[in-house]
Amino acid sequence: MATSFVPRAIFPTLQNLPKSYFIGHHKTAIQSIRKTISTIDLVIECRDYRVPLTSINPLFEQCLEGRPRVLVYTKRDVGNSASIEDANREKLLRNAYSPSTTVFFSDCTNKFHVSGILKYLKSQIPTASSLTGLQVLIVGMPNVGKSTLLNSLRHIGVNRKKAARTGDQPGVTRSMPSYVRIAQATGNWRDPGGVYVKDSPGVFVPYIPDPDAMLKLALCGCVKDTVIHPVQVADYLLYQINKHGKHNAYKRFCGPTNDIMELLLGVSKNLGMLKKQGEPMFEGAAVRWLQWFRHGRMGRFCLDEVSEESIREAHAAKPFITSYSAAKKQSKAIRIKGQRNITTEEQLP
Ligand SMILES: Nc1nc2c(ncn2[C@@H]2O[C@H](COP(=O)(O)OP(=O)(O)OP(=O)(O)O)[C@@H](O)[C@H]2O)c(=O)[nH]1
Repeated sequence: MATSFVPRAIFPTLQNLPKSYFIGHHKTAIQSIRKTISTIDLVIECRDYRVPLTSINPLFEQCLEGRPRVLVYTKRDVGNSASIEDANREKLLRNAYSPSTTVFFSDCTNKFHVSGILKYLKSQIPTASSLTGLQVLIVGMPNVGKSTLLNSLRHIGVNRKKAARTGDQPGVTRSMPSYVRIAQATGNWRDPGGVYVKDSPGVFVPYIPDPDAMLKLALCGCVKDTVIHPVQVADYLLYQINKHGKHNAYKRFCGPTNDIMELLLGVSKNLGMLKKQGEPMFEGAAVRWLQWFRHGRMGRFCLDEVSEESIREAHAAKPFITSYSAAKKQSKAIRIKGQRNITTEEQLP
């Protein structure tokens, strides 16, 4: 008799997982953003649609404070399956910021979606602080689609080709380029200069103590594929797919399973990824399986659980940490303090 498949209820904690991907150019980028911010009229912050809460970077919360902001949840096309759940989640996220922040859920390669953002930017021209036009800065975590958005805005706004390099791995933009015009001035006295946008390198969170959050970001491509072993990330993807009941997405490789090796064996056989001795190439198969997910071919779903409570928690003031070493020092201090408290309690009569 066939038994029904039971997905894993929890994902095992991986002890060897890195707790950061905050590298040199991220630190330089945040310093440059801090220097530039006083000249900026509006900030576009990009977050990945599939991790709307995990891709919040407290560094931006701190250094953009008070600036008018547009939030763009990118890659909607690979995270939204047009379900009621999706609509409710978008409503919750929109309400969490409105009316002070304008929120868009976009596919940055879609003309219709990007036109809406462009229209909004043009409507903000009268708020520009200089006669040269509205100056906009795009920020966000690595690989969320900042440069893609800039190119699309430019293409639709002034019909010019790509101004920024894009790629499917994080870290393609390494320095702050100059402004790019995305809308011409109309000549109206209220609009003497048009709209200019500046891209910025993606900046990672300095310290992520939660392994689940690190895996989610790796899965969405915010972390370079060489930082965490692809089989570990692939296993996390399998856990998420099963959790969302989307195991039909991999039915051509194997039946419903919680065993990543069984799945990767199916993928490598299907693609003919075999070594000379006929051994499967597990690592290569894992990379391909991750790429399919990132292109929306392994089910479209959101990895974060979004509720009023989780939104509140994600925005709760956390200790501000600017570097990985500072984070390590702080967690050590908390650990020692905790141990002292236990000892004191034990000494009580
Ligand atoms: N499906 C889909 N793919 C997107 C979207 N936006 C960007 N991409 C893809 O995501 C990848 C990363 O895009 P980039 O624009 O290079 O990302 P970035 O944020 O500038 O990356 P960094 O250089 O790390 O700062 C590219 O392969 C894009 O084609 C989107 O809305 N939908």
